[in-house]
Amino acid sequence: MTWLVTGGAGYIGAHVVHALHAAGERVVALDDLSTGVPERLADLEDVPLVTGAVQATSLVAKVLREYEIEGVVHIAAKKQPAESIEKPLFYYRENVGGLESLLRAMDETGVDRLVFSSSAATYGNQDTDVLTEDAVCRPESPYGETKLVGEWMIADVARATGLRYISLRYFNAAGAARPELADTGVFNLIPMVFERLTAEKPPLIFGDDYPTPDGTTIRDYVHVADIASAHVAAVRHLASGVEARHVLNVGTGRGTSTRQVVETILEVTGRQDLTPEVLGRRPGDPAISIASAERIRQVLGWSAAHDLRAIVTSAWEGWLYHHPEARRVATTPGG
Ligand SMILES: O=c1ccn([C@@H]2O[C@H](COP(=O)(O)OP(=O)(O)O[C@H]3O[C@H](CO)[C@H](O)[C@H](O)[C@H]3O)[C@@H](O)[C@H]2O)c(=O)[nH]1
Repeated sequence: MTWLVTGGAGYIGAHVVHALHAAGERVVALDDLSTGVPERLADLEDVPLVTGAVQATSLVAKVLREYEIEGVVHIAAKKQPAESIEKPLFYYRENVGGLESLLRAMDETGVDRLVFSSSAATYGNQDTDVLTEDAVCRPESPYGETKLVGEWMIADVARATGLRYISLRYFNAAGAARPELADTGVFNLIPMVFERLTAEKPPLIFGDDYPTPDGTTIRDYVHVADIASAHVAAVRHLASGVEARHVLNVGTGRGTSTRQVVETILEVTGRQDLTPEVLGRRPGDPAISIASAERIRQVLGWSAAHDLRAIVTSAWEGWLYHHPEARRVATTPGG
């Protein structure tokens, strides 16, 4: 089977393309290169990279036909909650409009298998700490809303057409399988702390008065290499021909506090001389967000293999690759 990976030149997309390729799958990547970087796929000579947007329905249909694609892994999307509050229509156009276009192209060409990148942002603030897929979702941002609408759109299409799908709700993706594949955006805790260290400033912690053991927020950090292996498992499951209509969390089932992440970063970079600066809470941040990892274990037999230290070490190697000037601030370059 040949799989199309949309957003294949992005941070998560490129990890998925490499993992599928290493697992022996035939892969075609599609990316509009708005944030994707073609070099991430440069060493994969037998993986064509088509430059184009998922909104271009006829282009996508042509790619599906020409490469005899039998399944799609749809990762192309905008993913910054804060930006989505400023630009809701942009997020609806990119994430909801993009998916609608892709589903139309798939319907036209008879492609009936889909893995969809959803997010823990669909949950929003919940009363429980460990989130199961049956929770009633209350997204806090247009970004989370577009991911939830995407899940609904896919479920509706599946009811009408028999589409087989697995929607994967990623928790906090971080780390890199190889430095070249690292996230180049600075929108999440780990790269934001690296940016502070590079500027010779102490890390910031947004709030230490949450109802948690150390007062800081708790998240479920999952190594992007594990997220990629979850896609390999999802693709194999869909390829086996079984009926599949699943929404699955992709997380470790373990929570780590912001303070613990910051301390691990200071250890890995050898900067334990620095004291994090505590600011007020960032609006909209839930206190605790931890995946229940039960359902994905049962359905796909998948569980995460990497711990927080592996995440932070690999993320730091990626940061140094993209920001060589940061070497001067670390006492243990490379961790
Ligand atoms: O310099 C910083 C940066 C972040 N934080 C805190 O660290 C925690 C994690 O923040 P991130 O921005 O890394 O991640 P979020 O949990 O806020 O959101 C991420 O995970 C969500 C799913 O859980 C969504 O997928 C979302 O798109 C993605 O950015 C938050 O409490 C945040 O306030 C700090 O204390 N200091």
